[in-house]
Amino acid sequence: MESKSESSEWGSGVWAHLTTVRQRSPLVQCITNFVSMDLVANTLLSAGASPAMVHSVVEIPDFTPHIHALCVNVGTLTPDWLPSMKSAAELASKLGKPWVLDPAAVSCSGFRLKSCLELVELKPTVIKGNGSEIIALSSASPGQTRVQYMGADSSHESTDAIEAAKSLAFSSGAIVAVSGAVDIVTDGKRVIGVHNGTKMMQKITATGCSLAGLIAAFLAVDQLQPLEATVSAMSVFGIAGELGEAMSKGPASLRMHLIDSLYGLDETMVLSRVNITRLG
Ligand SMILES: Nc1ncnc2c1ncn2[C@@H]1O[C@H](COP(=O)(O)OP(=O)(O)OP(=O)(O)O)[C@@H](O)[C@H]1O
Ligand SMILES: Cc1ncsc1CCO
Ligand SMILES: [Mg+2]
Repeated sequence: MESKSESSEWGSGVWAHLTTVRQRSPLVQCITNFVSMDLVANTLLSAGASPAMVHSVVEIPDFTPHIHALCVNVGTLTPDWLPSMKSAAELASKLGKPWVLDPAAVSCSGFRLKSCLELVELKPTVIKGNGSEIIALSSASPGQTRVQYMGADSSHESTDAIEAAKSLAFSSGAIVAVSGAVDIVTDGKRVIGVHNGTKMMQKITATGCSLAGLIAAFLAVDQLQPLEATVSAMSVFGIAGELGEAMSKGPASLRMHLIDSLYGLDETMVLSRVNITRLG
């Protein structure tokens, strides 16, 4: 259950992160899937960040040194795209810029799983997946029992992925974020639950991808506290979904109202709705 004092302790940090994103408008490079490009870019814009969908391998040496954060999402991966992702991730890590890996539909092929494991080697700041993605990626490490599932939607509850998330955080050094009914964030030791969001958000494709982009923007403004920045991004996105749903007739209008709500969030809305607890 939510503890009011716990949530109010987090609330001011969540609001401070959003305010800083709006003030600094971090430049976020997104190498994301074809399905999600529009929603990721619009989510970042309505949060106050500046998205750039720059994915050609020839542009990365010129462009990536200027970004504030990177988001890599393998949702429509092909062999042509992998070198761009690796090159941008490698450069971001080398230059100390935060980056997020979204292992979308990671276990739909051996190629995708191997690619994600190679990307994890390039030291993402945050790995954000749904429950099934985190369980599959975590279980692919040597010595573990491989768990497979098909498709981009989760067949697991996010809370079923807590141990997998902790283990992946421990082995990779990344913060691991699991989206779902309760968003989970862990550094391998602490486990935080973000209880914002609505079920209908699952019925809009690429909400998880957009969340990964938003996490990158929040990391850009608080590099020293990646766990806290990730928790804040997840709470803000969930609150925008809650406010959006109240004005919606279904998923299509929720998509529109979610973006409007994110754009219009004020301090009172954030502080009254933040619902964050420590789970472990
Ligand atoms: N059952 C639920 N109850 C409340 N909020 C939810 C629920 N499911 C999803 N959400 C919200 O939607 C956000 C996106 O989560 P989801 O797990 O659907 O992403 P995803 O599977 O990666 O999506 P996609 O692959 O389509 O981008 C979560 O962070 C949360 O705010
Ligand atoms: C539907 C879909 N297929 C590959 S990526 C994607 C977007 C949600 O992950
Ligand atoms: Mg996803």
